[in-house]
Amino acid sequence: MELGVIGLGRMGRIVVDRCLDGGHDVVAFDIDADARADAGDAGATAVDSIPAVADELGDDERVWLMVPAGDPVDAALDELAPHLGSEAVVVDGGNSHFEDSTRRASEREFAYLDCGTSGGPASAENGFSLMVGGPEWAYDELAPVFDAVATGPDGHDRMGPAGAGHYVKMVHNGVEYALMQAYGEGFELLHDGRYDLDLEAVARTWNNGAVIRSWLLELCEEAFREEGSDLGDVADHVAGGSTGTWTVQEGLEQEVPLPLIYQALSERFNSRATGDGEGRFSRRLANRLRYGFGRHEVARRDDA
Ligand SMILES: NC(=O)C1=CN([C@@H]2O[C@H](COP(=O)(O)OP(=O)(O)OC[C@H]3O[C@@H](n4cnc5c(N)ncnc54)[C@H](O)[C@@H]3O)[C@@H](O)[C@H]2O)C=CC1
Ligand SMILES: O=C(CO)[C@H](O)[C@H](O)COP(=O)(O)O
Repeated sequence: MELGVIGLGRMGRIVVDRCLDGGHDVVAFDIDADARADAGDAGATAVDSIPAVADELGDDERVWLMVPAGDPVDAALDELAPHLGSEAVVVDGGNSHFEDSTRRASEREFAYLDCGTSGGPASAENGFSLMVGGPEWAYDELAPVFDAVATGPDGHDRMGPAGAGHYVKMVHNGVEYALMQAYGEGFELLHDGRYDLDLEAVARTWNNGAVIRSWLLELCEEAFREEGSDLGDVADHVAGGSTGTWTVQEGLEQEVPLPLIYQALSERFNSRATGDGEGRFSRRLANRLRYGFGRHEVARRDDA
């Protein structure tokens, strides 16, 4: 299959590489010229505008957007739409709000798939988990691409109609916040508690057979190995928050109590309001974990 990929940052570039590895042809564009050149070196056909992506594709117009959520998605769609036929399929693999996705799907002539993408840049080698919403025929049509970008056929599924993919990803992120908070609190007690513990050894032991083993816990182990048991100069400043905010808003709307997710989100907000960089260990671990899975910048004490 031939796929256009728009947005060649941390995530989009992995879409490109995994599609090329899977035997697909890729037409690639980013507003950043270096990113375009790198994708060209990797084997994609790099073009210098969004219309050129559509023009370069054959009759089967399949495009994957991996740009920041919000206005950049609408801007890319506005540029792309006049160059696509009604049989085209566009995938938005970013963290868009599900209501933006349902709006976009209804505004466009072509098929629109909202695709929640989990795994982050650290999943380049093994592939992502993909949660897709939109028309079934379009999902089936893109299945070979999803097979390549995900861990394989079991790493993607259609969650339901337009919006369902990004809805499921929003809730996934809420769970992610709460899990990070739970690990953070446990390690904070171990760090501040009665024994002088090697937290990398604790995490490694837990990751081998314990009830609470997980990938996030493997990332805790990695963080302690790379930063030390006291997390070195990692600051108590936790960035991000949009998807967790949406999850809490949706919980209020649906009258589903989400105290853990709300508390985890509040910890992030507090870390920014009060953080002097020296504060709570749980927040410092959450800050470092965001680098582990998402390659998000780590706030260090000097710049907290
Ligand atoms: N980093 C992560 O762990 C994850 C990120 N996501 C989502 O994936 C999307 C992309 O994230 P990242 O790759 O991490 O961001 P990034 O900042 O690394 O890359 C975004 C790329 O889009 C390009 N871009 C921006 N506007 C553009 C436009 N109009 N046309 C073409 N290119 C444009 C930028 O130049 C940049 O190269 C976001 O929605 C993000 O929330 C989803 C899952 C995990
Ligand atoms: O979707 C993701 C992981 O699943 C991204 O890494 C996202 O940025 C995480 O959310 P936040 O930036 O609010 O921590």
